[in-house]
Amino acid sequence: MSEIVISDVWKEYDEQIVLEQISLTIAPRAFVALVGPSGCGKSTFLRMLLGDERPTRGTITLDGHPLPSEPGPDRGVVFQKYSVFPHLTVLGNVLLGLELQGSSVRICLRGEARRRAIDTAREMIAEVGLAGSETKYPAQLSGGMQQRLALAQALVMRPKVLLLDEPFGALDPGIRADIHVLMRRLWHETALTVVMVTHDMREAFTLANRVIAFERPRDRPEERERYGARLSQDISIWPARLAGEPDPYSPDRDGPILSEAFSRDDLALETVPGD
Ligand SMILES: Nc1ncnc2c1ncn2[C@@H]1O[C@H](COP(=O)(O)OP(=O)(O)OP(=O)(O)O)[C@@H](O)[C@H]1O
Repeated sequence: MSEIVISDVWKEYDEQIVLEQISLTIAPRAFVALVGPSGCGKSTFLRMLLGDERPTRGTITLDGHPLPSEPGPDRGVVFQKYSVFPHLTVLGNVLLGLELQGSSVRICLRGEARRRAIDTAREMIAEVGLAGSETKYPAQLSGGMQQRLALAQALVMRPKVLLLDEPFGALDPGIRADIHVLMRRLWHETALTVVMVTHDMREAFTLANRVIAFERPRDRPEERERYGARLSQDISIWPARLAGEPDPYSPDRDGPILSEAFSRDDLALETVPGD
């Protein structure tokens, strides 16, 4: 279970209202894509789900409990950049969370506990397709590999909720398509609720099962400080895309939508007889 309930949440910075009246229930194992114009508060919203920011008004609960005011292991996060530690190897990056979690007194795990943590980290590294790169440093990896590493680092802690802030925005299209395949598999195979901020509508509709848009209803320059963004669209993907169930309408790679959405017979209807 990992239901997130957001009730009448507002976020203000000094005089500026960034978000207002946000009420939303995110079901366990949902994959929500959050879209909207630049500056409308998407990252701020994500940071509130992470516990990095507090709502000015309203409440956010996770499984019926108020969200802790600090980020915790139940919520993993991947940003577009700077999610991994440049001075640690791939294995060191994935191991770090496990070491910190398992050692409230000592800095490092030792003996059997450390061996178990290394095995867990290696499994996670293989899961995201980085087996063989354990001793490399982030600077020796491509952008796509670094984001796979960031996913492994977040997922090794077995979070209930994965928060993604434009995680694939800097990747070129081929690499992005590959990592979409990975992301979809992780969502299907892991008991995760995902909330992803993206500017890419195609990415939103390819990966998510619900697309939510924030927009400022009043956006004249003199109104911007006094009115925040609200939830303006809430679209459930049809036919329903459910975690753990095959999705016949969604290509495994981000191929042309037409080739997946219509069969050859449908397309044949479009051709002129005798052509
Ligand atoms: N810590 C902060 N202090 C003051 N203002 C902030 C802070 N964080 C964000 N803001 C303001 O909140 C507004 C929303 O910012 P946010 O980064 O959440 O938007 P966004 O929708 O994610 O934008 P983008 O799509 O460009 O990344 C902006 O006007 C920003 O300047």
